[in-house]
Amino acid sequence: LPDDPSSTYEILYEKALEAYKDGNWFACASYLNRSIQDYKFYVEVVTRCRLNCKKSVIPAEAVGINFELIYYQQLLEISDCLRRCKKGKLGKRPEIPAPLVVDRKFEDRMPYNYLQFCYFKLEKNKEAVAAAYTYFITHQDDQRIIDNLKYYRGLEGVTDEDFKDLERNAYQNAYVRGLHAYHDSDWESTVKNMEESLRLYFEEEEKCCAACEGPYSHNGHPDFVNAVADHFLVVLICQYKCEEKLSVFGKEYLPNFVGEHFNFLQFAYFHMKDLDKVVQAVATFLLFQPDDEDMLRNKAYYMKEFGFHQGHFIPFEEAKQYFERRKIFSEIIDYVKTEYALSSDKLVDDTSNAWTKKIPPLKETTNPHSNYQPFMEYTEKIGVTIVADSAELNGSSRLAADGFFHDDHCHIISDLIRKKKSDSTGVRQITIPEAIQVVVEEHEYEISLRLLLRVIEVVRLYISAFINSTGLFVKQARIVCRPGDDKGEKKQHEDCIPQEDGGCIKTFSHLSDQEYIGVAFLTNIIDGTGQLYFMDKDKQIQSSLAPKCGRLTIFKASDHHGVNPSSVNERCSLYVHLTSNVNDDDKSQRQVKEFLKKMDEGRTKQPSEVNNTEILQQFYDQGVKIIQAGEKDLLGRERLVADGLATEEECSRLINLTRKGGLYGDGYKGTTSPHTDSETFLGLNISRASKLVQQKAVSMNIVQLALDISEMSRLLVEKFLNLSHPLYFEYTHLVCRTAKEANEKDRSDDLSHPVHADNCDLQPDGTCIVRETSFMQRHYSAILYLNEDIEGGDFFFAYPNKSVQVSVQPKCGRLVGFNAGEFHGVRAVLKGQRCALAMWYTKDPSYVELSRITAKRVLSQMGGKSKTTTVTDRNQNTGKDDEVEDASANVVHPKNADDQNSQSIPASKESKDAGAERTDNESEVSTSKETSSSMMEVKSKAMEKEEL
Ligand SMILES: O=C(O)CCC(=O)C(=O)O
Ligand SMILES: [Fe+2]
Repeated sequence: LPDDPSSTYEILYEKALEAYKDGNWFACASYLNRSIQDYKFYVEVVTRCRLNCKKSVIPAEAVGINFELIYYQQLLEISDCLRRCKKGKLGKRPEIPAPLVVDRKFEDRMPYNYLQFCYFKLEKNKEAVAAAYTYFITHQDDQRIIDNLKYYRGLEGVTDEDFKDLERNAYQNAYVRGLHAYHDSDWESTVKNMEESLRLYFEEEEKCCAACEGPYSHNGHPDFVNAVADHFLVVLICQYKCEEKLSVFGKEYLPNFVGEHFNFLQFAYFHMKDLDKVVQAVATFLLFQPDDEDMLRNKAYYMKEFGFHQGHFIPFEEAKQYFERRKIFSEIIDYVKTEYALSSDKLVDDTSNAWTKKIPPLKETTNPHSNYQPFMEYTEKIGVTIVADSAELNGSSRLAADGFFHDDHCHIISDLIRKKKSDSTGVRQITIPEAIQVVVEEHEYEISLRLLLRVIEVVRLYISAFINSTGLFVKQARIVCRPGDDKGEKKQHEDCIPQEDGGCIKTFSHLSDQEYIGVAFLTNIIDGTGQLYFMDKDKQIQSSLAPKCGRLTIFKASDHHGVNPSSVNERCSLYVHLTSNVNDDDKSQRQVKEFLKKMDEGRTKQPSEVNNTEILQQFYDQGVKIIQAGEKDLLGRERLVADGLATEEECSRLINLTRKGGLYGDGYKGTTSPHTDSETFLGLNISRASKLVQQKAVSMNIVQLALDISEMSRLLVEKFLNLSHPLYFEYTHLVCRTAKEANEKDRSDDLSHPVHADNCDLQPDGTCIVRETSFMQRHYSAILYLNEDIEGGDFFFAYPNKSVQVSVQPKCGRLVGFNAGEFHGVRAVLKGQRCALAMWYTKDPSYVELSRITAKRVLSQMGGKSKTTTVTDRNQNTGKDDEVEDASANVVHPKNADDQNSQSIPASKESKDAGAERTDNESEVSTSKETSSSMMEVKSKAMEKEEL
């Protein structure tokens, strides 16, 4: 099997050598042959992938030209040049770059904090003031430095001029001078300084981009192309952020900084009667803000009054190039956000609920390896892959592995900490008892707590197995979120090394090496920041790992480690401290288990307490009809058929959704015809549906409809069957089975879905056994049909010997519900496409369908409704808005890094206003009010001029 992880060539080879040692010649030969075969297969597949991927991207007519070789030849030359240049200029300096933490301290102006004090001690007051002021610019809420500045102001000989920002860039000075000149109506100086500012800015931006082309630490052993692409991406994201970084004056962010120059310039050129440049400046401004109404009006005015026409409005070349380069950046980043990052999980089907597989318990054993193997097999099954071992991480008992859980899990677990405020250092954290409290207050977080408990348990068992222990204990576990760089973590880093447990330490105290730490990342950080790193005794960085949701890193509690700040988004991880000492067990796991058990018990009703008449009446009032039910009609107690759960319009919208977003395959193994060769199978699950909404490939209303209708169906099954325990969704799947055209086969015995039960494996003797692979957590099933214009395709309940008991014909709005243990099947679909919404429900909340929670989150984030549907709410979701908005609305914009409360740049009114009142609208095309008003001023002044 190509993807069978237990028979790869290296494992087969190992087995062959074992057989060889044991003198088992037959096995030896057989393993060696299989191993050789698999090796050939593997090499063939990988090389083909490499070739085909290139060919699929590079157009055939360009292949012969070999741009690639030319590019890499140039790259080799640049590389050679770079090495020699550095060597020549830096001489004997060690090649190893300084740890990121140090670089960040410089970027954050930390040295000036010390410098001011040293100057003060040296009684060099003027220098002390400048250093203090420079530090203050990036630490404006640091009370200590504010006090110092006040104190300095009172010192003899200190004047206003001494309060200068030593790190302010030349272009910033020019810009500020330009603003002053503009205010004084000194047009010549405005032009001179604004042009100067632009020229220096472009230089500075080029340098900033070059600074981004630094080293990158890869995880694992990527392919050449993947390695180049990943490194490129990190550089690109860094370069894209240059504009944002350079648009910050002190702590203040100036939106559309580059474009704004041309606003002032067009006005100054106008006054200097340089009309050719006026139109160029207008064209350039509109490049950055094409919808700016005031500038468009200015343009119309210039056209009307001075006879310019469209062709005259040519932007300045350098600004145009800059703009176009950034446009490409943004397109690539957009692609990465919507496609590239998703492409890896497009390949894996995230529907198989692999994660809910039973965790093998650890056995008390004297053979330390006996737990390791089954546990590693389990983790392999749920998709865990090791990315770096102890040797690669330069330590002992270290490991990093990916795939313990997925994005859904990360979001849902992180929900527990969502409302937690940060402490004085900007860090947010939550312990297990606090997490329980969150659920006590808001029951909706129960699933999050269940997941958290499960993740901690998997981490505990995995680490125990990894270090060959029969079971470590949890000494402490917590979720820790560190703020992104722009959210003020900076001040914490003065002299200490941030730790994964939320603290920040100056020295490493000696910790027992019988204790272990597991860090399970809950955030993806793709720009190369926020790593967890290991250090040797001399604080040299040995290795580092990028945060990635589902990645677990294991190390000894005594290992020196640190956390790099993330550059933008908050960085969350689950920190689990394990010990071999039972007395150190924090008992929180038991506490959570008991708490959850009580919650569950609280929901189960006595049969006498169940009274569903009112809800059922509401269903009937809404036109839902029970057609057949129970032993009498359907030959089984827990069986029902109801009509009227969806209107024709709703059915066709759901069919559209499936056709538009479905993937060929059953959603489990990806085979296009899983049950019969004569049909294809198209499936769409909620997880994919919500991703499609995010990508604006389908509208959110239609996904909301799928959620609402399935929720109604669930409620009806639970209420009609008088269940004493609530049902939860386990899996929701839109499916269409299509008869292949021009099918020659005789299908009289064929079935679209063979007779089966949904939670056990039906045996030839009519018994049904529960295996690890059967979905035993599925307690009830329901299928809502969406159309009847097909031939064949009847659903039927069956006897254990597989013969038909009762048939049900599909029809839009018809629901079949039953206990998942009932035997059933589907007759062959002979003509047409048979679509349905299949649902499985569970009584066990640990198996809740996580992607439903994610989907609801996605929809509410995008402005959808947040409330759950009730029976009487139906028919509110109409198809009017199914059309998706223009996909181009999805462009990525840079994040603005300003601070609402920041102080203004001294003596620059425009900048202050523009910065302080900026709204959160990140769209490039919107103009802030302030800009508009200054533009109004420009326009009215232009008119005045004309009147004169
Ligand atoms: O589509 C149907 O009618 C039944 C499908 C089914 O039984 C299943 O997918 O397990
Ligand atoms: Fe089934």
